[in-house]
Amino acid sequence: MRRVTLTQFLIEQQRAGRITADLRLLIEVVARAVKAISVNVSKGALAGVLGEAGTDNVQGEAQKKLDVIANEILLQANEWGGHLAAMASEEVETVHQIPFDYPKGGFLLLFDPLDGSSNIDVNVSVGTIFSVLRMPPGGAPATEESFMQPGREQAAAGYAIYGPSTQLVLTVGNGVHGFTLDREMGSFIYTHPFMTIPEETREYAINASNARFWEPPVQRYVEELQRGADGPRGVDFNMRWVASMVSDVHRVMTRGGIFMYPMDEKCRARGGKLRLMYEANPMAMLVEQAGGAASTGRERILDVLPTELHQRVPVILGSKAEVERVVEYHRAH
Ligand SMILES: O=P(O)(O)OC[C@H]1O[C@](O)(COP(=O)(O)O)[C@@H](O)[C@@H]1O
Ligand SMILES: [Mg+2]
Ligand SMILES: [Mg+2]
Repeated sequence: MRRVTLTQFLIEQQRAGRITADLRLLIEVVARAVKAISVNVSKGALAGVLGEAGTDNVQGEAQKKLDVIANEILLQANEWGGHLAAMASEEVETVHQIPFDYPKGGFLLLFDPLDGSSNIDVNVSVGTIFSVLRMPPGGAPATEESFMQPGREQAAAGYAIYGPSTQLVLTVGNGVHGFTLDREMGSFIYTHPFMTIPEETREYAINASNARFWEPPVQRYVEELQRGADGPRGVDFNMRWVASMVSDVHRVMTRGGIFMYPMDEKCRARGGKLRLMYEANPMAMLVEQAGGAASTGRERILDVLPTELHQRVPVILGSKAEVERVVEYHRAH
């Protein structure tokens, strides 16, 4: 069987006119950084990378050593490529400028370097999420304002999952494509063409310990799922919660389901739990490209106009019919 590498896949996308050479190189560099993060994650305690870094990030969250390592790998890998105007990261307070002596380019890269940090020390899958925007013309040098674009403007989005195998899942606006890292060869191999989210699902993912803080539409929806065959849905549902967004979304991407981190009384003051620009937006683009839907409960995630880099939003995404039902419950409330 002919093995197609990520490089070949991207060259074909470029030939088909879907991406520019610059965007191809940008994605290649992100993929190279992901390989380096994968090596660090997989060494675990052998490399002394587990545990706390002893610092807090801009959002007041304790940083794990791997949060810091993954962030450094992504920043350093992408600084010198010449395709970026600036970067933004969960772990960096403001815009990360490209050093003055490096060439600049027309894209903005945003990332959650290590998603699901609470799972690192217990050896459960974590991931990296990234989003690519275009630098507004004439706006150089990049400021926070340059990043304030709705998610529908993303040129590309993807995530890497560091699980039993490392996978890269990518969209450039022409479906969702998955690649598996061949560790011996050091290449990503095209293993999952045109990933699609099944419309029907019997699986949901939500942190149920927040149930008493949820808004009534979410309480209603989850209660109906829990009543299963005896309730209005007439079928039993199953629940899964890894607590790594990447892993939970990857499951939805692979076999369907609905993932929710909705608005609740605990996170209301912050606007939600998950970050719009480097968690919700890239995942929403991927989910829509895979035939699913992604909403805050009140509006399409990709239409939210950001006002700050580390803005948070409620997230409800996955199988279309289920997301539409939750949105309908919000509307009806
Ligand atoms: O601890 P909780 O409430 O279950 O939250 C889990 C959620 O928080 C996150 O871990 C936040 O991401 P980070 O680890 O990048 O901060 C998501 O991946 C996950 O869906
Ligand atoms: Mg995260
Ligand atoms: Mg993170």
